[in-house]
Amino acid sequence: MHQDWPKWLKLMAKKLGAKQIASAQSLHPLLPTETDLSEALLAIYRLQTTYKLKAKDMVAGILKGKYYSHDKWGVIECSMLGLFYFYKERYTYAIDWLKLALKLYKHSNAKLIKIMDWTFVAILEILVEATRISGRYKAAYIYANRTLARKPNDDYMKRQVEQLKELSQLPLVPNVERNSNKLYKKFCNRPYPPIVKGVSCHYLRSTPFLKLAPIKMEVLSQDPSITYYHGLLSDVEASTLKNLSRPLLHRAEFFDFKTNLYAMDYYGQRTCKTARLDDHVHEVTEALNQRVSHVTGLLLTDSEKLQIINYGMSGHIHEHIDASKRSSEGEWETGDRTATALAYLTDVEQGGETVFPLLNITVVPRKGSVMVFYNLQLNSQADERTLHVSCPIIFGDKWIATKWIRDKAQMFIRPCPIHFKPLPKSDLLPEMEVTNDLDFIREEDYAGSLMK
Ligand SMILES: O=C(O)CCC(=O)C(=O)O
Ligand SMILES: [Fe+2]
Repeated sequence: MHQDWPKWLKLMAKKLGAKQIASAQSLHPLLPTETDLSEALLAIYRLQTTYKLKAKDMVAGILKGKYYSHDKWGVIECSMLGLFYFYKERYTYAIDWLKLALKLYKHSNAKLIKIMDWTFVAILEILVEATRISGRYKAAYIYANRTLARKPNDDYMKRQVEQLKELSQLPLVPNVERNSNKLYKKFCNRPYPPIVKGVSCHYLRSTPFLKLAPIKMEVLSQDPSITYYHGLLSDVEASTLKNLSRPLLHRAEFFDFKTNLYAMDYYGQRTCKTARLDDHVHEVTEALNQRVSHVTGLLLTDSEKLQIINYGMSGHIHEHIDASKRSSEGEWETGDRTATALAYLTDVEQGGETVFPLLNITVVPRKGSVMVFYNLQLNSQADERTLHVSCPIIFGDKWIATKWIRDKAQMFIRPCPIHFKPLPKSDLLPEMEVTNDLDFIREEDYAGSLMK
């Protein structure tokens, strides 16, 4: 030992785990960022509040009645969501998540939870606040007592228990919670509307090309015109469009009029990725243009570049119209967006429908089908009845390709009759700010040379 001691000392002074720590640190840049975390929480929030999902189902991997196997969520996920909902002032959801966290506590890895600072009593404390603020005084009194039993010297909790003892004698009247006025939350979760009167299905054979290759069409609405054309793209063509766009995809942006800059859409109005494809980048983009022109009879001169959108889980677009009001001020020289041709490049396992709330129409994405709707009245004014949303994806992903067809080129194809009666100015949605998608588009995305 006399001789060994210095060696023991040297060994004891050695920093254990230094190599492992350095290697773990090198992975740090690849780890999710704060933005990733808050966006993931918002995505869960959007799904849960839109589809009224129960916390206990989500933990078990059940989304809207369907079981999807996944790593089960535990105390940390439930507490995190509880706290998130608490800050969002959605107390009913917060209480559900926090109660679930307590329930899962005894089945979980106690050491890990302690390292993450989610002690049982910390969860109880938030539950006291959530139940009290939301007017559930009896429950708050019970949780406050349970907290005090674990922290007998906590003066704040002692005062809470005293106050809540009295308040809990009052009848239960939970406070009214803040609710979202987003239309998609109301319309994405309803059962599919019954087939509306006037809807018809037939083969379209209106041009020599279509006589040889008739297209199956479903008229979803006569006025405003919304038609679903089936089998317009093959599976291979749909995959080609996806592959062409992959290297160009970027987070949806919007034009911030306050700063006059394009900014990331952290406001969560469009949670998806987008890219633009040139008309002549591939024979498939050319073929799609040609087929859209055949079925609509419209001229695609000066139409916008094809926009590809990819939505992941919970990805959505909130309510908007595609037309711009700016065209009437003469700003868009190629005219406004007469029509939208929206090609679905994938089926979606659950969610992701295109819904027209004011028309009671729900369109289920069908790979290879193209939905065409007219955004403008014959006098080129926006038709606000075409307000639409893309519902949050519950499971799977969704890809679409959108062609916006501009108005000036349709001058002789879609003329305005002399005695045309425009729709009365809409007061359908007085409380809602109707946004339009032109705000989200970069100028260089326009094909029209007149724009420059
Ligand atoms: O994805 C959808 O169903 C709708 C997309 C849309 O409305 C748009 O890009 O303007
Ligand atoms: Fe749209």
